[in-house]
Amino acid sequence: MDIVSTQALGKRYGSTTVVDDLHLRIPEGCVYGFLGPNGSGKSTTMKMLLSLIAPTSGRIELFGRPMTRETRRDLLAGVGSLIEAPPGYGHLTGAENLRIVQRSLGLRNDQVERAVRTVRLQDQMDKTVRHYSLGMKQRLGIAMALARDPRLLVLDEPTNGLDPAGIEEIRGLLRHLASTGVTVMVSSHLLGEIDRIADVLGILNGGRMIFQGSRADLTRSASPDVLIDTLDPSRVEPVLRSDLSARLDGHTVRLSGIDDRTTARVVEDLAGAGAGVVGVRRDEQSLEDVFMSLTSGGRP
Ligand SMILES: Nc1ncnc2c1ncn2[C@@H]1O[C@H](COP(=O)(O)OP(=O)(O)OP(=O)(O)O)[C@@H](O)[C@H]1O
Repeated sequence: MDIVSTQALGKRYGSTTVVDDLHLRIPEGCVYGFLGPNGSGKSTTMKMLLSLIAPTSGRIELFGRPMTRETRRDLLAGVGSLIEAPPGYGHLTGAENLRIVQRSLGLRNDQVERAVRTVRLQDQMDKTVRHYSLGMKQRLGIAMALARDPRLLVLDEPTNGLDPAGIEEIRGLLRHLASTGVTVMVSSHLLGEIDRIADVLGILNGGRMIFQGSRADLTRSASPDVLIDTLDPSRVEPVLRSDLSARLDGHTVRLSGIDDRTTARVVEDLAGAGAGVVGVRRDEQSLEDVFMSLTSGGRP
């Protein structure tokens, strides 16, 4: 079952569309990595899922039930979130902050204690939050979101501003939560921060979903450059047609965005012109390259 699904979800501010025709699918029990550059609409989408702002169009289902004015309260009781990071009053201790959350949600002591242990803050509870490191503040925020034992956790950029050790700690925590059956939706503008822990990736650009699927699907969806190695580059120039995106780099011709059939034709033309084709290959592309090319306007 999908824990979250949206149909044609959209948000406009005046004449500006910031989220457009979004069909989000988050399967139960997965870590869903919600990616996109700054300003692509990730926070706006998450706030709509949490009913913090109203969609302009479209529908949202949580836990297989439509979100309406009547069902909203009930559905959101199953969701923990960390949106405006990091939360908490600086002049209070961690324990005092959690007590406020506990009282407002009517939680039991054991629920709060378990959340604190999960984020490994049990030894920092008497410290004033002002004196927490950023990573500790983020973990306190996650503990606040976890204390209600949510089925779904929505975290907006929880690794923002953390050092590599802090990022790794949050990653480990999210992996652990997923292994206990919590579905986690986590946003980031950096693919490298979450791609290895995410089972499903959703990539937003300019308010539109430009990719949704597994990491392997993402690699497959890219069409890397074709590289053709030649013996005689002086014979290459006359053969390359202007409608091809081609560049000569030493003895190697680099062609972007071409399919196998066109590759075969270019190789034949080069061979016919006496360029001495000695190698044809697709360039190795890292997932980061794919993400960058998808989100920098160079949609394949
Ligand atoms: N209340 C608002 N009124 C007008 N425009 C808004 C409002 N809130 C957000 N926007 C615009 O909507 C776009 C998407 O913003 P959003 O915060 O959802 O992006 P994001 O992907 O979460 O980026 P970031 O990582 O920088 O938070 C931005 O261009 C932003 O300026």
